[in-house]
Amino acid sequence: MLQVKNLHKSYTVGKQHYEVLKGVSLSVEKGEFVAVMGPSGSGKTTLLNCISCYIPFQSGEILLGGTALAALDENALARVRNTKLGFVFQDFMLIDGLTVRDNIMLPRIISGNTGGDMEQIADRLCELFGIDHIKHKYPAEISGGEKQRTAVARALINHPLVILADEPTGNLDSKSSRAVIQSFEQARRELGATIFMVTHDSFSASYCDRVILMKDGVVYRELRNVGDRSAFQDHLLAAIKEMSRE
Ligand SMILES: Nc1ncnc2c1ncn2[C@@H]1O[C@H](COP(=O)(O)OP(=O)(O)OP(=O)(O)O)[C@@H](O)[C@H]1O
Repeated sequence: MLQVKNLHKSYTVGKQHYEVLKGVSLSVEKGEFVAVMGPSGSGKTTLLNCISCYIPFQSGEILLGGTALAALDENALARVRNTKLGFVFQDFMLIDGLTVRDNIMLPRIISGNTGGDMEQIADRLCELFGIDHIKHKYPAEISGGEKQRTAVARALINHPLVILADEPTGNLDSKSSRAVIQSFEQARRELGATIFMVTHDSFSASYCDRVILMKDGVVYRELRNVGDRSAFQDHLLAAIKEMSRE
């Protein structure tokens, strides 16, 4: 569903070039829930921004559902962003003046796809994520966990190929974090969603099928979850500790 091949990205500040991604290769299968972890500055957000079509990259390839992003012009990239990707951000990014239900429908409205089933799908997502009772409220009237579950529903309304989540539990307490991660699990299980998440939180990452560890702009190691969440979290913490010693 998502393939990144030998991706290089550098930033230019004044006359200096800083190489941030130094040949990143990874792939995410349909229906997989994958996390990226790594120290601050290792290039996680830069990688996510390249996949999100927000920033250009120098070389390498990103294939989304078989389409090479580098070959697309600005208009085509904007279409990919609106129709093929779903986004969940650390600070929710909900529109204050819209209700929960209207926030969820917004990507459909933006992409001009306001066909007959839009409202039913929004209502179904509200039920699925336990936010049906607050769907007529405004963001200021709901909790952080409810805001993020609204954002997960919004990310799914267009049936995206991949949901990209940047620190989705970064502003939440552990109970709300758990509810949000369970929303992702549910989206994967019941809707076949594919999720690619950047996180610093080993608890959230321990719910994933696979965790990719990044260090200094390259993939350092990948770890696969074989079933026991708590054992996987311990395994992750040990691998992160080992990575920081090297
Ligand atoms: N627009 C930019 N211009 C110049 N340098 C940048 C820019 N954005 C990021 N960087 C640099 O690129 C490096 C990687 O940044 P990035 O945000 O991708 O790391 P990260 O792994 O997501 O870090 P964190 O965990 O702290 O969010 C950092 O050294 C950062 O200072």
